[in-house]
Amino acid sequence: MPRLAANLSMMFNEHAFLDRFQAAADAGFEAVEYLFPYDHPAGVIAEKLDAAGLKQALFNMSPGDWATGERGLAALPERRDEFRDGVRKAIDYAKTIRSPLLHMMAGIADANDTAAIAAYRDALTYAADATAREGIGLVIEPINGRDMPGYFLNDFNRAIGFISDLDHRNVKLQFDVYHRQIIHGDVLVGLERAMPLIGHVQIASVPKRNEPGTGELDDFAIFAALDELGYQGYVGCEYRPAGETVAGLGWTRKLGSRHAGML
Ligand SMILES: O=C(O)[C@@H](O)C(=O)CO
Ligand SMILES: [Mg+2]
Repeated sequence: MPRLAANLSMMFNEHAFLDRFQAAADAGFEAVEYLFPYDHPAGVIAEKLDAAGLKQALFNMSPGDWATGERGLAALPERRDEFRDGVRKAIDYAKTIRSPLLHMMAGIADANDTAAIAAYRDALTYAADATAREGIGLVIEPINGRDMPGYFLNDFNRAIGFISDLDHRNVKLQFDVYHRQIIHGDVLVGLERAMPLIGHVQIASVPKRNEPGTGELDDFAIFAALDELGYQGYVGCEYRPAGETVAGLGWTRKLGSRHAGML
């Protein structure tokens, strides 16, 4: 059965960010992920994780100025120094909160622009080497252009191409089922083919990005496929609850005994 990580950027928004850790543990989660921890000292987050008995699954490197629409710096040649500062800061946080994975966001840039492609490759190499030195894995995630217009890494095949070309054992794919379905469909075949390269999985219903089991896909067939394919990592529950978070957790009971303790 899959190991679930609550995504605290989307779930448990009934609580202030630092209170979401205990809320997730109380609801039966063993791990958490979220977009960014940088509004809080790493030590404070580590205390929240420890107090709640939670593991950290993953978080993202700095995206630049999120409030003004920036979505990562890796493909922006003129932001190379800032990108590298962000890598070092993310690694410092990851060491303190014991995150095994970091997600490198690409940024808003023309996917066919040669300068953006060169910057992205350079950033990937830099981040792969820096994280590998610390024993932290690096993942990249294709994101659909409806939710994030203009995002550089908007195609799973391109992401796999970048990973294969780099041939660095520390770089893997973040396979978000929601984005996969919107960009390409063919989720089960996509999972099977990419499995050797997959470092992290996330799930939500399509198209509303709510609880699994409430959209156009058979999300439980996807969970079963992950088991059959031998996926060992966490599945990040990166969905916006349709109502109150805990009230919407009934879907976890369909995953079997491992989640029997969940509300
Ligand atoms: O799918 C997503 O949106 C996230 O996993 C992310 O990291 C960027 O928003
Ligand atoms: Mg995602």
